[in-house]
Amino acid sequence: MTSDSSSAAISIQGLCKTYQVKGQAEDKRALDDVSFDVPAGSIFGLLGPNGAGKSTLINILAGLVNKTGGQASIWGFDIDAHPRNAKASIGIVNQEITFDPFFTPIETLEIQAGLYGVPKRERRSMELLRAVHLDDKANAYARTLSGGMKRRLMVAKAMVHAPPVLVLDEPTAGVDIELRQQLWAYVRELNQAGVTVVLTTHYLEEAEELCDRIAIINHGRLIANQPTRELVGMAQEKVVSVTIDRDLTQAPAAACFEKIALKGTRVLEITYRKNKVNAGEVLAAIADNGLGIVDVSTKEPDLEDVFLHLTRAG
Ligand SMILES: Nc1ncnc2c1ncn2[C@@H]1O[C@H](COP(=O)(O)OP(=O)(O)OP(=O)(O)O)[C@@H](O)[C@H]1O
Repeated sequence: MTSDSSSAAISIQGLCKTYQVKGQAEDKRALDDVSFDVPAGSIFGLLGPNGAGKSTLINILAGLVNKTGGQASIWGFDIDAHPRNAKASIGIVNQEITFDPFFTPIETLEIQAGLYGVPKRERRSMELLRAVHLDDKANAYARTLSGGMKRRLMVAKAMVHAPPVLVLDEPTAGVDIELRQQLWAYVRELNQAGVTVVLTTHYLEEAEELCDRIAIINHGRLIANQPTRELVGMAQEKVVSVTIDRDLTQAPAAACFEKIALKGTRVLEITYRKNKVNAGEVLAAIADNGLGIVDVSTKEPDLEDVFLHLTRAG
């Protein structure tokens, strides 16, 4: 890392991207003033629904898409001022599988290392193939590899220049569970060896299990950026729906409610933290307001609910 940089492996400030769409009067705003840092040494999750702007962000870092505003630096190198150093500091595994099917895995890695100017004596092609359990396929045509093997080869390909930062864009989409576990074990190994990992995934349990920190993007805007345990902590929030015996125009208040909303005139939707109060105390607080309880239903959220809640609100 350069001496003037902080401990951020990636630093993004006010990043914007608008695409001009042919035949449409309005530009498409894919990223809208996005700022966050990826701490060096972390496994960082970038989540968001389809079309949220994740690929756009990653493609800007990769130098494949030009941003329309803001700044980004990788390992302390500004992508505009030091594009070559920035590029050398990052390895990216894209969603699409991209390599020549007529080359063997070992040739694929050697060619990639050549493209990055890695001297022959510093190349680690066989070591990389061993790491992704493809050493026995070193000399097979890439087209004969299974889908999972191709993905693993993509990871090895992204690592040929030993970048300090590795970005995995939906690497396990369509990959079976066993293989996913293998891939994650390798990601953990790389991380333990000091590589900062950024991954986008639709599998929330996966993000929860692997990532130290999670950022959520929705409609091009950053709507969460927290340590994973804090985000999961939000799932400590439980929601209870209480139907009461009379019409209200305003929801009552009580200290034990995190949030309360009046749905229609007779249903109160109360959010409370299950580590602070229990449902009995919540119901007692309603009764204390002089209200009779007709019906009660509860719902236990998980990270998926937190995600849906945040992305729907956005
Ligand atoms: N080249 C382009 N021209 C016009 N609009 C684009 C272009 N690329 C992406 N977009 C739009 O920008 C928005 C963000 O797209 P992006 O691919 O970054 O989302 P994403 O979060 O990566 O989604 P996914 O998970 O489906 O890959 C979408 O509305 C998309 O339609």
